[in-house]
Amino acid sequence: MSKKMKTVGLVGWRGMVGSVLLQRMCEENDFALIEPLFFSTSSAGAAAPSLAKNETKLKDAYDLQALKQCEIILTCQGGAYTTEIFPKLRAAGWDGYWIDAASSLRMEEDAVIVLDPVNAHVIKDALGRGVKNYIGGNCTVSLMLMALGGLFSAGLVEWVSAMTYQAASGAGAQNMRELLQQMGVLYGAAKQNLADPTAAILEIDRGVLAAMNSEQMPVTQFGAPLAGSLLPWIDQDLGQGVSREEWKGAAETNKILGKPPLGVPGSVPIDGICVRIGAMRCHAQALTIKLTQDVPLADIENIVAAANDWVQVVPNERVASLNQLTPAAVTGTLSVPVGRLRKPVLGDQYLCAFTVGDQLLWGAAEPLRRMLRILLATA
Ligand SMILES: NC(=O)C1=CN([C@@H]2O[C@H](COP(=O)(O)OP(=O)(O)OC[C@H]3O[C@@H](n4cnc5c(N)ncnc54)[C@H](OP(=O)(O)O)[C@@H]3O)[C@@H](O)[C@H]2O)C=CC1
Ligand SMILES: N[C@@H](CC(=O)OP(=O)(O)O)C(=O)O
Repeated sequence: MSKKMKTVGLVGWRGMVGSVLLQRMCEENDFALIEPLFFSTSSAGAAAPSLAKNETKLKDAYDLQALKQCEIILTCQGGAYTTEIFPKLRAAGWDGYWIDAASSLRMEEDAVIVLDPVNAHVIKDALGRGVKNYIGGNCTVSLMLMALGGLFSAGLVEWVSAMTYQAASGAGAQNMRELLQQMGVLYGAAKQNLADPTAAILEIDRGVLAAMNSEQMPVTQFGAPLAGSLLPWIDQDLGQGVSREEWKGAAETNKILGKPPLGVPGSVPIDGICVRIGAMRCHAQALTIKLTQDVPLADIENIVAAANDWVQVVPNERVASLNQLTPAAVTGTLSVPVGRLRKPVLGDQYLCAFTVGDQLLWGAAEPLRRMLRILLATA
């Protein structure tokens, strides 16, 4: 007898992360395995997307009774929604599986941060213990672990310094639009002089800088110019000079790996400066790693490359780096290239690396989609 399909509530499917999720679910034929219920915070009663099966109208994402019909809820709606609805739903007796992109529940004791190519053992153990909350990790952390998971699982990482270059998409769809508008303003300021090959470059530069700092420059989303510049602070100020994005590095990495929290023996210290740059949707990071022992570079490359199906070691050469290790090359793909691998002058027990990844795929949607598949296969 065939198994009844699980009812899966999809919330936040219309947003940027949700759209990437739906695209991936279609590519992997996930809808053939579920009975989807589409929810909305704004348009309950309107037509659901064509992927809907029996229920073709959008359900109200604030309707606890409707949500309680789902055995699994997968939300990309954001932290405010999770904070409001999740406790009410649990208090109302809902016992289903909650899969979430937002950070709100990540550090809760009864929640697991999911990144199964790296922590399948942690997920399996949690399922065995009856854990019901499975939360996607921070994009930068997930991408770092997809890239260097091999070194962590081989016990080769003593500490990591992670200096990030984070794309506009991490701040949201409106921010991607604003970045492009800012680029347009800068181009507009230079356009006339650019058409004249004899125009003085410092004249062009003066015009661009004046536009960048003028009222013409749209900064509502970012609060400052990003195009032609960068923003060395991401997320809230936690005090003592640390941003929340930087705090997540050690907090989430250790939790994902099933290690104790920072400061407790057995944890791995990770820290760095998180910076927003003018890329659209690929995060990059420059890593300095203190190894637990001196391992030859060729062995390191093999360990890194063997960790999962998506990591790719890029030869530490100029042409390969420029062709394969950039947001332009990686955007829209699941591949996570790691390059610039070399031993720095600090000593042979240190390693430099540079990695790039699409922050909407492995950084957000893909770990959630795969967690859904794990639940469908096991729960
Ligand atoms: N952006 C990122 O890189 C990452 C985000 N996350 C998490 O995912 C959450 C969602 O992020 P993101 O997808 O960027 O958020 P979006 O702002 O793109 O979408 C969130 C919701 O806004 C509503 N919405 C209102 N107007 C529109 C519109 N014009 N187009 C589409 N949706 C609209 C939709 O809800 P409705 O259909 O109910 O109206 C949608 O589900 C974040 O809050 C964060 O917690 C996690 C990792 C990375
Ligand atoms: N904060 C990340 C994106 C994000 O949504 O992170 P988190 O899921 O940890 O809130 C960025 O700005 O690039």
